[in-house]
Amino acid sequence: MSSLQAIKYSRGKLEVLDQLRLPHSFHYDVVSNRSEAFDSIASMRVRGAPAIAIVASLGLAVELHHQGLAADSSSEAITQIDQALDYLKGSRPTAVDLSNAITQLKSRIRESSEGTKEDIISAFIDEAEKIFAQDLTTNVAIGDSGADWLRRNAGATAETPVSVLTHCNTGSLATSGHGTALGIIRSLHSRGLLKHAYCTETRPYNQGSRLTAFELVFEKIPSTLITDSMAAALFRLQKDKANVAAVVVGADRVVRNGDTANKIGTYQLAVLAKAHGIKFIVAAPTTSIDLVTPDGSGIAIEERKKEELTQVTGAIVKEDGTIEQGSKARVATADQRVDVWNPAFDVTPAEFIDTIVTEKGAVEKSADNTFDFSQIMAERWARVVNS
Ligand SMILES: CSC[C@H]1O[C@H](OP(=O)(O)O)[C@H](O)[C@@H]1O
Repeated sequence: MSSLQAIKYSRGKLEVLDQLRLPHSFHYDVVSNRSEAFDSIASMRVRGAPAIAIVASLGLAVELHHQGLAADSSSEAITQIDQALDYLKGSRPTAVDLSNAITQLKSRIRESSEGTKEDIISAFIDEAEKIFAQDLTTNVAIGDSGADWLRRNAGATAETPVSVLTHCNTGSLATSGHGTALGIIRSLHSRGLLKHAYCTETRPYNQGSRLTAFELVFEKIPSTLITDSMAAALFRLQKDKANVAAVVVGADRVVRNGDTANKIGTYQLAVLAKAHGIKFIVAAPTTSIDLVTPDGSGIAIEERKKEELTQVTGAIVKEDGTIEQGSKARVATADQRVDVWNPAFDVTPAEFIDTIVTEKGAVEKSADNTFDFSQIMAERWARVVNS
């Protein structure tokens, strides 16, 4: 089953699919250095917590492959790479995969600190490529664990396939492939356990209508697009027809107690799911888990510019069927004086989450209604929490 590819990489060459043009046209940007990687991420031409970390890591790897470093010593080389990574960290603040990848890359190059400058560059490139390769394996494992959890806890069987709802885009366009929450939907579908997938349009960037719907249709997965405001009606008025068994979402940052930052609109879906007795599942690789931050109150929420809400970037489909890319339809007061609040994420408290599915399995809630990652992340837990 071929999924859409957000990222194409071979040593020395990185191409990143411009997701602002989807689903109307396919254009890959060539990303050759840290500033082009930063701009691709900050502009949201590439987005999705894992994809952000991968593009930042590989963008710097390509720069180092071609340009090397103007350092006169290994320690200076490490300092210059640290500075480049700290610059890339500022591209988007909420998703933790990027800072976890930066920690991993900084640690790896220090293992080569006794070597030459070239040894340090080679170690960096190898580690960046490992981050890219590992992500696909991780997502397939999340898909399998999530499908297993739904079989055990939501009655998903070949005879009684389940309907699920997902929010935003967590598929191949947010990762190196297969996806996280959408990876669970792919795994359900491939096992014959999926009746129907509902996806929300996910205003204001429309990751759902432009990206998730595109991935689902591309792979002929039975699906229906709804607006964000239709979720409650779907759960209540369509109970006999849709009978949604679970809401399955991704994560930008899961903190130590399980509180989860994800696309704006996720929290209200969690409240609605609870009110309707529907399971609420977070799909997140351990690279999206932040053990340093104790609970959701410590998560910085990115706020984006007002035009991303007052204007809709799309394409005009002409009478003859040709498409004119890049139109901006204004959907708010013409004079733009209206105040806009445009947080890109919100935080869902652990109490509203039934399970957090990682590549190491589905983590269940403790008696105190929080999550405990000390078993599946023992090494990092000891280093971060017990230090
Ligand atoms: C596996 S992607 C995780 C997460 O990232 C998305 O945010 P954005 O599109 O702004 O990068 C969304 O919150 C997904 O759930």
